[in-house]
Formats: sequence, C-alpha cells, structure tokens
Amino acid sequence: MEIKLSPSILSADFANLARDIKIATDAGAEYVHVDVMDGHFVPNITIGAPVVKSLRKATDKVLDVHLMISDPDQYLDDFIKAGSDIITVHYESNGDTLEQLKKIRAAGVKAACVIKPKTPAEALFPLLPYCDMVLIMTVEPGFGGQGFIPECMDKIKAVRAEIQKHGYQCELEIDGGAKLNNTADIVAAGADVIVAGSAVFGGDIADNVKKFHEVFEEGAAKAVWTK
Ligand SMILES: O=C(CO)[C@@H](O)[C@H](O)COP(=O)(O)O
Ligand SMILES: [Fe+2]
Repeated sequence: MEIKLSPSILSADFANLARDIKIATDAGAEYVHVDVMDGHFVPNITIGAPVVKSLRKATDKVLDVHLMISDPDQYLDDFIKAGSDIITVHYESNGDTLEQLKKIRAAGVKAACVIKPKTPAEALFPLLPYCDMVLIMTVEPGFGGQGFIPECMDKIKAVRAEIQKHGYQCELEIDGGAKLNNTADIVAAGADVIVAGSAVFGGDIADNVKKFHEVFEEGAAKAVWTK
C-alpha cells in the first residue's frame, strides 16, 4: 500500500526553497506541499501564485497547493496557470466549494477539499465524488509546528470509511502535527498522504524523509483498510 509524503515548505528555508525541495524529493518525498495564506482566512501571510510558478520550474514533483485564503474564486485561475498539480480549497472559504472543485478539474488540475478541525467529517461526504483528494486539518490552519489534535483521529476513520464504502478514487491527506511518533497511527486510521513540515525540515531533511517512509510501512501493516 503506497503512502505518500508531502513535505510542507512552510518549514523550509524560504531563501533556499529549490534546494530544500530537491533534498526532500531526492530522498523520496512524493509531493511538495505549498501553504498559501492570505492573512484573512488565517492570521498569517505566506506565499502566492508567483512563487508556485517559480517552484514549477524547480521541480517536476507534484505541487500540492493548500489554499488558506478567504476568496478562492478570485485566485483559482492564477494558481492553475502557475502550474499547480493539486489545488485544495477550504470548505470554510467563501464561494461555492462544489463549483470551485469542478473548475479546478475542468482545468486539468486535481481537485481537493479541506476541512478545519471543528468542521464535521460529514461536510465532505457530498463533495467526495468531485475530489481527487480530501484533506483533514489536524491542527488549526495558520502555522507550522503545532501539536496534532487527537480528536481528529475519528474524522480520519470516518472519511476513510466513506471513501471505501463508495469506492471513490480519492486520496486522504492529513495536515498538521504529523511526527515520526504518531504517523503510524495516522496511517492505520486511514490517511494515505501525510503532510509534514517541521518534522521534515527541522534537522536532517533526507534522513527525516526516509524515516517517515519507514513509519508508513509500520502504519500500513496495522491498517484495517486497503487501497
Ligand atoms: O497548512 C498548514 C498549517 O496551516 C500545514 O501545512 C503546516 O505547515 C504543517 O506543519 P507541521 O505541523 O507539520 O509542522
Ligand atoms: Fe497545509
């Protein structure tokens, strides 16, 4: 069972993004997670579409773009044109989430929807047929380096059960607080894409990526679900 790592560049060296991404992907990271924050939807400002455009030239790995912005409708075209491979919109952002997902897919980009920790898992269910991936936030969005919220484990299980029940081709990503010591349980609960920022870019990046893949195998061996 293939479990993928999506290192969040929020914890990388912003003056050396291409270098840090290369180290992580050469070591086996499958995706590159890009946290876009607008200072409105979350109390932090990070990067926008021009940076995604530059990263597109720096890597051919999957650019997994997590939009933490109030108005996706205003910026979706920019992130599509910049070369995103996956665009994830928040259920809690303004506008019609279903229409946003359809627009992303129509542009040939993978569409994903994300819920914050206080949003129930069931909010995602009607959107699953329109999603190539769903993301469950396991911290409040806005900052890297926070602790995993344990109550989110049941949400991972509930969304995994719904995906399995209908046979949807939809990846289940989690984001926030994934560490080497809790990721096996997160995978066993149902996640197949793990975002990790501080636990990848803090210390030896290549070694951390390799250790995450070891932990994925442990989690997959304990999992009661299969792909
Ligand atoms: O979207 C976010 C935070 O809002 C994340 O992608 C974080 O950047 C993950 O960082 P760690 O919790 O793994 O340090
Ligand atoms: Fe993120």
